[in-house]
Amino acid sequence: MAETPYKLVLLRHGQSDWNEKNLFTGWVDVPLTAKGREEAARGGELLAAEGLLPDVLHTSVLKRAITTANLALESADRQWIPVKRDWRLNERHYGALQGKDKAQIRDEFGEEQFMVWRRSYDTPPPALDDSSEFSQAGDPRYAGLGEGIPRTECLQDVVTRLLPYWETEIVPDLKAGKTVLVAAHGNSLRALVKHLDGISDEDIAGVNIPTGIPLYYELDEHLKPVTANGRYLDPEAAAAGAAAVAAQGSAQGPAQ
Ligand SMILES: O=C(O)[C@@H](CO)OP(=O)(O)O
Repeated sequence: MAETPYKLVLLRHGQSDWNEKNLFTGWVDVPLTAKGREEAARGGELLAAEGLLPDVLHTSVLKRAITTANLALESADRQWIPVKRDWRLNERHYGALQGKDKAQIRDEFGEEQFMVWRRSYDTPPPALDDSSEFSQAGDPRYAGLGEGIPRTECLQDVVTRLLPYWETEIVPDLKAGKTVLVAAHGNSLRALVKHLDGISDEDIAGVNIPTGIPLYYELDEHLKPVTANGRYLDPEAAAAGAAAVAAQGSAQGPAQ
């Protein structure tokens, strides 16, 4: 077993097409915007400047996380490291909200319902019908899930599917002394941060993860953060980015 602290870097993908358009995205496999690609490359520069060079990469199976990781590793000159991809790192499945405009949903259903669907711990949006153009039923990358493929998820569902992956795939890499990069999504990373920092079901509603800025955790032998909430490698940009995510769908909210 390697010496502690274990080194874990979490990276939310850079701005995607649908972040820019302010649409609920979930499992829809949208690409990065030009800004998102720049954010990703800069994320890698921040890692290199800090001397935090990943030894292994874990990503979701969605291209916005995969491309972000590729661009970040290119700027950190670490393109050669081994990679594991798994659907359990995917964004939360947003059910029938996938493809819908956030501001329109807020106007149609009201602020309270909008926030319940967006940030409550245990209330999923209505399920997405398999016939929808935004459904993933029938997508070959999820063939192994069979009928178990999600049609909607709340954050609790994400915690439930993510933690076994954390325990069996990520923790062994950390314990082997590897610097681990996890490139994933706003809500799958909120699920992981909730677990690491022991954040309550209520308080996690107020946690938002900005795009493209590495969040660095040092973990002790019990896999508890040495510093609560970790450390963003660019704290100012992270605070602004998190505020922009929080404001999405509000009257003043900039798309980000
Ligand atoms: O649409 C989504 O999939 C997520 C992340 O972009 O949105 P939200 O921050 O509203 O959970």
